[in-house]
Amino acid sequence: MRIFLIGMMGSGKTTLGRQLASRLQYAFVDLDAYLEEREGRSIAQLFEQEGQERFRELEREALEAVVQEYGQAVISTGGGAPCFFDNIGFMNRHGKTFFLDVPVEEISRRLLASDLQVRPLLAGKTEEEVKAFLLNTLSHRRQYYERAGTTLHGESISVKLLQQLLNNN
Ligand SMILES: Nc1ncnc2c1ncn2[C@@H]1O[C@H](COP(=O)(O)OP(=O)(O)O)[C@@H](O)[C@H]1O
Ligand SMILES: O=C(O)C1=C[C@@H](OP(=O)(O)O)[C@@H](O)[C@H](O)C1
Ligand SMILES: [Mg+2]
Repeated sequence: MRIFLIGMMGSGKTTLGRQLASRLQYAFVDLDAYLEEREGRSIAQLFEQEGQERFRELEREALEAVVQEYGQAVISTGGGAPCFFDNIGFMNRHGKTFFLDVPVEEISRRLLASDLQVRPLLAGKTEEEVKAFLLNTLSHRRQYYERAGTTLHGESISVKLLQQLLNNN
């Protein structure tokens, strides 16, 4: 089985995905890390050198490659991945999807405490700009995220809850 975690930057996809994979003894794939390895460049470099439009094409290709390569895995996607090329439909067809719906206030706190440079969409923004960007982006992306098979709400989504929901679905 493939399990896809989707949601905004900072919702904890990478962190929770790694924990869930370890519990289930599944392979763990972080789509950003997979793409970086495939292209031999960082996410920041790909944005800078290729632009966002090309980045989204490379991201889609990486998603298809992951599905080809792994029949059983926890796959943490990048925040924008479900919102381009019907990637959410593709993920729903190839596995179970979970939307980590963490409030924007919590996501902002986490991201502002982290290195903004590794997330090119946030790089160089002030605190107020980061908050406004996240609110604005989520209002557009929610329609895609809500197509996930299961949505988890909360400030702190535990791996235990994720595992329980997985067993019930
Ligand atoms: N449950 C949590 N509680 C507090 N901080 C968290 C939690 N999950 C992740 N973080 C922190 O938030 C930031 C983003 O987490 P990450 O897993 O990279 O999210 P995503 O992959 O969704 O962007 C990291 O600095 C991480 O340490
Ligand atoms: O929301 C986005 O568009 C992005 C999210 C990032 O992944 P995380 O959600 O893991 O931070 C990464 O793919 C890139 O910086 C773009
Ligand atoms: Mg991530």
